[in-house]
Amino acid sequence: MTASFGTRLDEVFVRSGRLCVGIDPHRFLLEAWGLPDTAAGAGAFGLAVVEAAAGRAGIVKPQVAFFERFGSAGYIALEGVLAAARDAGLLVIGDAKRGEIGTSMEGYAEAWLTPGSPLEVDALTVNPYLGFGSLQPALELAEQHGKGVFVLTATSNPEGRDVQLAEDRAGLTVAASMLDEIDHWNARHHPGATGSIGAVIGATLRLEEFGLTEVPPTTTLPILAPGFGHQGAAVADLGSIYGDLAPGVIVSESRSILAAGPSGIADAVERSVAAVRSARG
Ligand SMILES: O=c1ccn([C@@H]2O[C@H](COP(=O)(O)O)[C@@H](O)[C@H]2O)c(=O)[nH]1
Repeated sequence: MTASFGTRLDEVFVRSGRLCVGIDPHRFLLEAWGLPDTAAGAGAFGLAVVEAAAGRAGIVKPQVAFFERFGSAGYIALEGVLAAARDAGLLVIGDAKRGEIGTSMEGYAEAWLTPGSPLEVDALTVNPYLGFGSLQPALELAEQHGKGVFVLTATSNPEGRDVQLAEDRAGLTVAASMLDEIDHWNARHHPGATGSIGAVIGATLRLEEFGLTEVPPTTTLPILAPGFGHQGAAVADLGSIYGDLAPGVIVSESRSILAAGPSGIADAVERSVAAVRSARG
């Protein structure tokens, strides 16, 4: 039987820690790394990050946007990076933020969450703002194949507040209602265990403001936490930022690690892994 994503995540946490190294081939980083701003450059960058992360960290998160800008050649480069990461035993979170309806959502889910697909990842970020129910095909396929899904809940960008802080008649914020939906799904599918569906909650936010501290999860909920490092949140504050949600937090860092360049990235990954470990005590 296939192990669930939650079980696989628990194992990664124990074996390799909670750091997730972002693979974000920004134009300025490619230049700083001495690589061309092309699909081949993005691919070489991604493979070098995978090599640095392998055996040091447990999780990587390629940002699909930085590959997609090169069209089909960028996707070929991305496929190579995904395959290398999975071969290296890293857990791969595809940051594609997909959101659609009905059979179109099914198409995205098949592309990213089907074993053997060229774009296969271990977990995918998805956008629930077409309604949480629109995610059903992705959630079901993920459960079927031991994959994970991270639902944008409260994002680290300031513009997200307009939507995510809106309240329903009962005074629950949109963000809190997403967290509630995720927790219900996990409680139904993985009672008492780490869920396979997680939330994206930015480390730059005050969770109380979004009402996220008022919905204590009934299972350990995976939290993909961007906003550390370059965006300003400090790993040492992980416990105070996330409170009850801290046990499920995956610390995502991209530019703060990638800025170390090709010769410094392995050390930068090691330093970040150690910082995350000591933040957890
Ligand atoms: O709320 C969100 C959701 C996703 N992201 C993504 O995470 C990385 C962050 O990069 P840094 O260089 O560590 O700031 C990037 O790929 C974002 O698209 C996010 O920042 N916030």
